[in-house]
Amino acid sequence: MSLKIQNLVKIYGTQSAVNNISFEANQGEIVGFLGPNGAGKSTTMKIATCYLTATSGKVEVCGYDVQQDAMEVRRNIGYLPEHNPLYLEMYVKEFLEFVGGLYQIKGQRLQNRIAEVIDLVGLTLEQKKKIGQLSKGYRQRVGLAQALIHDPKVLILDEPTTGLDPNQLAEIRGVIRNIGREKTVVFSTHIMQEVEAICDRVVIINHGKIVNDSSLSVLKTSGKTMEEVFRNLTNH
Ligand SMILES: Nc1ncnc2c1ncn2[C@@H]1O[C@H](COP(=O)(O)OP(=O)(O)OP(=O)(O)O)[C@@H](O)[C@H]1O
Repeated sequence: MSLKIQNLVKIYGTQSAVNNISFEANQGEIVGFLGPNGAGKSTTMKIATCYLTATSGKVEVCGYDVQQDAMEVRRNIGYLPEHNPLYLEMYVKEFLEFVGGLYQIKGQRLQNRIAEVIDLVGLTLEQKKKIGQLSKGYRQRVGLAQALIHDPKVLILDEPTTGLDPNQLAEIRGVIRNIGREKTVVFSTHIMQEVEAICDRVVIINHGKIVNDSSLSVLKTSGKTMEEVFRNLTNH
């Protein structure tokens, strides 16, 4: 099991954000993690990537516990946060060298890996620019590249396609689909077409609780559109 979440609870002060959720994701699987605004998606993703600690419950990444083996978890997981924080003054390659260095990747190995991820995410034409000069779609690609630089087994993407034009959207979806062939990908989105286009499984969370965990093919047999399924499960 690449990602295993068991009875996860997160309470911020008096605000309950995640209320006893459990789900798993396996290698070669693309899991859409859906829910209305404020449902608890980003909170769950931040706990799985060691950016936040849980109030209770357990999260394992490739068998490593996020609380006890945070270093191993970080080696095995790549994360594109919702607002994709980047150093705008840095050049694309300079930034990827910096991130690779944080993972102790050095020398020729680092240069080779940077070339690979630039190719993988479709940054070849823009690779010589400063990040601040890039359009939103290309900044998202830099975010994806930094999440992939250490070749993690599990990839967590928080709304990776928000605000992209239809061309960029299609391309980034293609990149995610390719990555999902060999890695475990969990990504959040509010775009229901995207779920139908790339997910194998759909986990829906509402008010911090899981209200659906099933394969896309099973959901489709209901004869309802993804949008109808989503609204029926979360509109209360
Ligand atoms: N740092 C924080 N302090 C207090 N409450 C928080 C904090 N971060 C999130 N919350 C609250 O926790 C709940 C879950 O938020 P979260 O960001 O996980 O939702 P989300 O499903 O990712 O939403 P969106 O789709 O809008 O990104 C919300 O009610 C939010 O206001």
